[in-house]
Amino acid sequence: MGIQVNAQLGHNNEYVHAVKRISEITWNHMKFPWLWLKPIWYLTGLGFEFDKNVKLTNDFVRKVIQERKELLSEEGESDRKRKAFLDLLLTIQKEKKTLSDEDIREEVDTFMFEGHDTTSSGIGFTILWLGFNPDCQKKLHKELDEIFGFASDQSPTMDDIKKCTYLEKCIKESLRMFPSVPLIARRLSEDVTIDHPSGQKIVLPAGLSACVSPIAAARDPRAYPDPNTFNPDNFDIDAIAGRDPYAYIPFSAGPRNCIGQKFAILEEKTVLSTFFRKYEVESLQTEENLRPIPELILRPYNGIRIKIKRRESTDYVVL
Ligand code: HEM
Repeated sequence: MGIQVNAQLGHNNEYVHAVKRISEITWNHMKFPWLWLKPIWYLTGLGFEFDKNVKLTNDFVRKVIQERKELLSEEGESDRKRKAFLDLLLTIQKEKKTLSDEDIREEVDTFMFEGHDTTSSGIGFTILWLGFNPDCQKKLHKELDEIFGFASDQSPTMDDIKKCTYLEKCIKESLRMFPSVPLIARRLSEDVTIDHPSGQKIVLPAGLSACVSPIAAARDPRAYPDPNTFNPDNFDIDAIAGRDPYAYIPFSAGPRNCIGQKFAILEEKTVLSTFFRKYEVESLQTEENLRPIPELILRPYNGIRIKIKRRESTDYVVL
């Protein structure tokens, strides 16, 4: 968005806390049907807390938009080729007069909500899976050493990121094992007929709310020979070509799929290539006692328990 929230330095805590509570309360609302009754929703206090936090986040984003607008008009028309997303929206508003301030706020909210927890869940789980799989981690270190040199500090360029092909496979495999968005919901606009394994046809009537589970699709043994084992080779070109594309839908599919998927992979590759250049991780828990919690965004029940070690120069892969 072109602004610094500095959430990890403890700034704007109120906004960060409000976003967290909105997600938690929304999840409870989805889970417990009695909360759909307005009197119960408000009597439990959740309704009031939800409204308060929505107002807080809306006011925060409105303020950011206002400040950005003022800055842009002070600076004059920026001739920067690559504008931040918010600046793009403000430019469209100014030139085409099609977007109101509230339209812009809604777009900013969507991107902020969809774009932060999803990637951090993806990054966290990739680190965890590589902790469980030292052989894959070794392969990754080798790739990074070849591209960047041992424990290099240099920022990755787009070219470097493109070369991190094994890292990309690890990220995609981690999203297959634990997709950040555990549930995709749609209301059917027309009757849908599906085949049941018994040979019967099942009609799902229009108006029904249907949930699709990316994790169930991704653990289908018809698509993956050993579906419960972490194996980045599942993303070799040949393996992808021979597979039903709907067996891998962490970014959903169809016209309302994730608009940020390329950006998300780029972001994860940037963070993880920087991290794994210098560090190695060892998992302090076993795969068996890892319990991911399907909230709005999938997260580990008990955090990600790993030991982080600075890599020794003896680990360096000499070219
Ligand atoms: C690993 C990271 C990510 C995952 C797994 C992910 C997954 C998804 C999924 C499953 C949907 C569809 C939700 C639905 O249909 O109900 C979605 C939608 C969306 N995502 Fe992502 N996302 C990620 C990162 C991002 C990022 C970084 C951005 C923005 C920079 C973003 C922006 C969006 C937007 C705007 C939508 C709504 C698209 C629409 O409704 O047309 N996502 N994402």
